[in-house]
Amino acid sequence: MSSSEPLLSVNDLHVQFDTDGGVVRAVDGVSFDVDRGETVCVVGESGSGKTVSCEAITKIIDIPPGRVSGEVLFDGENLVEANQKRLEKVRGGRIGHIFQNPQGALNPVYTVGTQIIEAVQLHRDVKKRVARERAIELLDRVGIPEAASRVDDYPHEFSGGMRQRVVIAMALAAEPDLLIADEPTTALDVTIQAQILRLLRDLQEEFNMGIVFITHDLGVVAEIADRVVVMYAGKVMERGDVYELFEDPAHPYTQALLECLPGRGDATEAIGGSLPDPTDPPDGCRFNPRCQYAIEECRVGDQVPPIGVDGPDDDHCASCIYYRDGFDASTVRGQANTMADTEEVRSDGGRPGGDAE
Ligand SMILES: Nc1ncnc2c1ncn2[C@@H]1O[C@H](COP(=O)(O)OP(=O)(O)OP(=O)(O)O)[C@@H](O)[C@H]1O
Ligand code: NI
Repeated sequence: MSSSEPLLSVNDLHVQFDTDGGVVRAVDGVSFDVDRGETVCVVGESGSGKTVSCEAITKIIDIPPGRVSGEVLFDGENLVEANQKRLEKVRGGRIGHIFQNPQGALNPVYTVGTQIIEAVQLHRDVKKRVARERAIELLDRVGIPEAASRVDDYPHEFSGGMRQRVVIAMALAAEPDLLIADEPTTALDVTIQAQILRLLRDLQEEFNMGIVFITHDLGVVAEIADRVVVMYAGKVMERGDVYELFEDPAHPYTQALLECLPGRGDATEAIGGSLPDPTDPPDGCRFNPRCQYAIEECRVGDQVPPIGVDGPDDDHCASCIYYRDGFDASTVRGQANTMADTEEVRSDGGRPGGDAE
């Protein structure tokens, strides 16, 4: 594999669930890449398909009722086609996962040491004594004080923040090339959250890991992302470098999301309306019923595929018809300036994300 290939390349990924209420199209043609040493943040409102997209990478999805199609190239191997045995080897091996709730990741009846040792031995043929040394090293590395004695403690003997560090140590036990972190700091208080983010960044540098980081906190995105994928109703609305995306959000949905930034308000409230029914999404752009710029062309056919914002070769892409030839992108792009003005007003005491009537 040439090193210029991305570490992970997700192409036209689909995940559907057969339910009594119909077919839920949780992930509906999602594409994005992750390079080594890079952090890609996946953002979007609750229910937009962030978790399912990332679970589909190593297929930790119940099949049935789920169905996965498309392509997930990990170091050149299509994991969508991989068998169960192969996937089990990849999970917790070259691809580590950290979930929102650290409780679920740790077994309460075993010491954290036992669990990390097991994770180490699963992927490395080493004696228990060596694996135990490695477990202590890892606990120390993630910032657990007195790791040599804490290794024999049970999960409940750790605070929430310390437990999440243990989970990170476990995810790192096999020195993964890719770490998938699904809202790993949401349950933690702000100070601990900042420490964990710093820790992940340090570890990333040390191991040259690619990280997929799911969050709906744009403050976190600004802090850790190199690139951002904005999801809405199972589709990618916008993708790009974090700086460009914050400075010059191209899709009206991203613009609306960013308007919630200063107060970190609930996007669903601030934007008005709600996510479409996942069993019966609207035609055209999934966001059109809530979009102030929506025209007739936005309400028909399928979501337009990502279009380079500043020309066909631009990595900054938006799935918005206004970026098509023959449409006037300035109609939607003017919004960025208006937003800067709004934010100035807000910092003078306005109510960010307040109820719009
Ligand atoms: N096992 C399942 N069966 C049916 N529908 C499911 C299943 N798992 C997820 N879904 C649906 O898929 C859609 C996407 O869910 P997902 O958990 O990926 O959203 P999310 O963006 O991660 O949201 P949150 O921010 O709340 O974590 C939702 O409509 C959800 O109800
Ligand atoms: Ni989620």
